[in-house]
Amino acid sequence: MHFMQSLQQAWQRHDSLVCVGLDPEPSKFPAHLADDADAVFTFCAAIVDATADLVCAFKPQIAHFAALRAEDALERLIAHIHARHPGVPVILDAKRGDIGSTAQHYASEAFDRYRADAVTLNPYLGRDSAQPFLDRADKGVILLCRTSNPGGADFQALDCGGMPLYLRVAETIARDWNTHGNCALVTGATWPEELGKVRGIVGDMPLLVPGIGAQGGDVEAVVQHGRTTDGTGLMISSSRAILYAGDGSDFATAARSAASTLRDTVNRYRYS
Ligand SMILES: O=c1ccn([C@@H]2O[C@H](COP(=O)(O)O)[C@@H](O)[C@H]2O)c(=O)[nH]1
Repeated sequence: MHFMQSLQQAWQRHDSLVCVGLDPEPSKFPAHLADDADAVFTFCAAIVDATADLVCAFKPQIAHFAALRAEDALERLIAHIHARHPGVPVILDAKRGDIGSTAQHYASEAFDRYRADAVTLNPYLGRDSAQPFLDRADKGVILLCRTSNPGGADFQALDCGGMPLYLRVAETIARDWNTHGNCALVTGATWPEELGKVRGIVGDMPLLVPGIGAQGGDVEAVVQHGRTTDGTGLMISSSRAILYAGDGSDFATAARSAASTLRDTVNRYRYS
């Protein structure tokens, strides 16, 4: 199924705009996993199984696996999500961006090796760097627009012909790159007013919104500035605040509780 269809169905089926980020950090794992040689998979799969009915997507961050030489665990984790929780889309957060010939391999890595439904990209190298991803019409291409980090404005806020660069990025992608309707944008929860300006430019295009929880983003402001007229349009992503909500043998239950609370909070503002 196409990423955009899966996302829309997951929004409705699970009544949720919450995306759980999968950023394994073994130093934060519960003690009982210390002797587990496959702890990265065990931990992430338990989180997935505990939260899958509460989310619109999962977002594994590739560096968290690669730094641990755990790419194999990432492959198995995505296969596990597809097998056990069909219809819940997987966004590979890889922030790729390179010349076209190399980008072909990055697209194949994300979609053929890992079997992700969508991938994050850095648009800095321009259209040809994104083309191998855009051509995969059934896959989501989620481009950095206004990132959540403190230094995001260093370049993204620079004037670009009368508007900040991040709005120029939003405008260009919505107008020129989205020919297959498979584009989305990353807009951080830490800048809700900018997020609202992006929404004003891109219509109903989905926005991936990291920065809730550990980075202190304001859920109410995100929902008010970012929801579409039908009350969807957002993938509000939280990693650490959900993954490490508990540090005991009941970590998955604690994660479920944190995800459920976030979903309810989002829905309170979404429907008010
Ligand atoms: O602008 C961006 C783009 C991506 N991220 C990623 O999202 C998560 C956030 O983790 P939290 O623990 O919820 O803060 C992480 O994987 C980042 O690489 C982002 O934070 N901001």
